[in-house]
Amino acid sequence: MTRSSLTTPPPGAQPPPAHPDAPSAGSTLGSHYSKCFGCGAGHPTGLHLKARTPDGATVEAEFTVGEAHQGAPRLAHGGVLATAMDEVIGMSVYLLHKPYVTGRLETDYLLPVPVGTTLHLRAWCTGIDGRKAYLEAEGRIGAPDGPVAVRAAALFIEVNMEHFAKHGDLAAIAAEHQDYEVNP
Ligand SMILES: CCCCCCCCCCCCCCCC(=O)SCCNC(=O)CCNC(=O)[C@H](O)C(C)(C)COP(=O)(O)OP(=O)(O)OC[C@H]1O[C@@H](n2cnc3c(N)ncnc32)[C@H](O)[C@@H]1OP(=O)(O)O
Repeated sequence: MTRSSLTTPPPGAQPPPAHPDAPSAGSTLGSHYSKCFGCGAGHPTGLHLKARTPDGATVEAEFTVGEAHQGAPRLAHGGVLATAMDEVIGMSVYLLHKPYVTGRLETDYLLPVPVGTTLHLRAWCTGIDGRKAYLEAEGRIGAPDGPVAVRAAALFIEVNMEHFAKHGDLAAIAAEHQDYEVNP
């Protein structure tokens, strides 16, 4: 992965130990919001990613490139692929059991991805430094050990729930997230 210093954990930053309330190994992870473009089942044209964690530390999901995702004819749009990477990384910070938002997302496109391809996505945390979470993801063609088509490195920033109240609609999240303390 070609990544900048901004998405490289500083010396000493380690992946965190599993949060006691985070989804355990083998769990599926629910959508964080039904209208989310990446994971919301209620989004009419979204990516509808469904994630799981095999080990409590990484997250996996599949994304099949469809007609609606084209850039060049019969090939996936790079921005759609970046969205899939952002989403699977966003699902992996779910394991930290704190709200985070994307601060920076870097993407390497290694292979073209034709319509009809299923990308096997995987994301993991490489280190935490204060409010900053350093994360990586990859998308492999056709199988979990298939050729890597897309790689991403990201910096996510921890926010509090006020972020969503001030700038968005916290009530809409809270209505779907009884497992998360809105006013801790
Ligand atoms: C389990 C329960 C779940 C509950 C459920 C909740 C809902 C969970 C929804 C999740 C959804 C996910 C979906 C997919 C992920 C999105 O797509 S999130 C949407 C896209 N992202 C955004 O909208 C974020 C927009 N940006 C912002 O709001 C603000 O810039 C931020 C990121 C909150 C940072 O602002 P701030 O809090 O004022 O912090 P600030 O002091 O500026 O920065 C803190 C540190 O980070 C660094 N930093 C900030 N931005 C950057 C950057 N772009 N590059 C490099 N460094 C940066 C700063 O330099 C600073 O570093 P230090 O000085 O501490 O060393």
